[in-house]
Amino acid sequence: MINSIDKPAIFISPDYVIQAVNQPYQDVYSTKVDIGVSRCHSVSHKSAVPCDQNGESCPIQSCIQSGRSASVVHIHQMENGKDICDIVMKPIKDEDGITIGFLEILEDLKFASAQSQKDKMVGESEPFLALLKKINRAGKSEIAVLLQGQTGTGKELVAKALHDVSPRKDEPFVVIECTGLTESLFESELFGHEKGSFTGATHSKQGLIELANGGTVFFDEIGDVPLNMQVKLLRLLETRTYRTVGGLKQKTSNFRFLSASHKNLLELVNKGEFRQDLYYRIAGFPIFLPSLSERKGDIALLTQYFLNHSQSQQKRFSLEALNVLKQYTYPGNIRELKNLVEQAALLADEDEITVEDLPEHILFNPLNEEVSGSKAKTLEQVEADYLYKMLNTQAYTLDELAELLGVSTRTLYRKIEKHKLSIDY
Ligand SMILES: Nc1ncnc2c1ncn2[C@@H]1O[C@H](COP(=O)(O)OP(=O)(O)OP(=O)(O)O)[C@@H](O)[C@H]1O
Repeated sequence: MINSIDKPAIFISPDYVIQAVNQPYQDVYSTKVDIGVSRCHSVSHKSAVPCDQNGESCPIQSCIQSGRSASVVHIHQMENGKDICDIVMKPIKDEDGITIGFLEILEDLKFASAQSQKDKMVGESEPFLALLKKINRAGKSEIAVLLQGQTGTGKELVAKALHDVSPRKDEPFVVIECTGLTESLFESELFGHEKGSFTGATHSKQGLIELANGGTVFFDEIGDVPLNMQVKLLRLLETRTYRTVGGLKQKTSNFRFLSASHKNLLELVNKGEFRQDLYYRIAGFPIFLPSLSERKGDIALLTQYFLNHSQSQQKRFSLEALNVLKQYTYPGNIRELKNLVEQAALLADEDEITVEDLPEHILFNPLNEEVSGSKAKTLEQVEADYLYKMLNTQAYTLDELAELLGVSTRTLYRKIEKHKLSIDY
């Protein structure tokens, strides 16, 4: 039976000993499996003890407790190094209903890595692994995924990963940036236009929806689509049909729909700024991306990754400098970390990047002050305090400050307005 499974699979007795293995499993692990002797944890984790004695959750234990299948995303030691696997464990019972063992089926998540591998989503923290499981499960279906998270948390990267794990992976992945689109631009960008349909339309133009036929469309910042255009978007999503601007014929496009917003769309629905029917159409599977502060365990690996793939590959952060990077709270999340790493690497004269090479503003971090103080603040208050201090240094123009924080100048303006801060320059 195990040989009919095309993914790596093993059958394990309750004492963790591998009793059967298929070829795909043997192909991905460097440790040879000795049937009736090797234990699952010694092959996949190179560990002498089961996962739950090593600070990780053990899906066998979850199966025993619930009597049902269990799943987990773990980092495994594969033939090519550390890979991330989505694991499903199924209890196997005899005719009397007694569990005689467990069938473990693995899927290597090729779009992600727990090592500094180019063009992959990297990380190893629990919130990151939980995110990968959602990507892997939702990606394979046709469900409309709504990605929500702060700026720079990797929403676009996740959208691409959702496309890459889907059956549409060899078809186009089309990104539609919704911020700043006027009604006429929205229609002609999305649906295309016929020659002569408006002043300046000297040629007919294919729309993005047509280009995405067979593939995936990703609407970035969907919360910025004005209300009157939301109706048209809803109609498109319900019928998958549209008309080009100035055209008479109805056209059809077969696309998978993904969207993202840094805004809380349900709040916009409650305020009447986003249509409720559209929200439920696009939020078939909502995914909330963790901020970098919620996945501090990934900062060292991400730092390494950004250095390795920069022009300063040979440089390394000193322990002290790395600690400063780990302490800082990142309003611009991963994008801000990437910028900081690249800037510090360029400033460092030696191969070791020290605290002196880091920008001053990250050395004085209001959250650090709060953590050592007695009274905790909300993240909103911390952001407001931090922006206030940064603006008061008057050391940067707004464009420079936005770049340092890893956000757009537009986002910085919005935050300044939100916190009612004044700009004196
Ligand atoms: N897990 C990760 N591993 C490596 N790089 C990452 C990861 N997550 C994000 N990045 C990088 O961080 C940067 C920001 O990511 P991305 O543009 O996807 O964020 P976003 O949430 O879409 O931002 P915004 O809301 O501002 O559009 C990109 O350079 C991206 O490649």
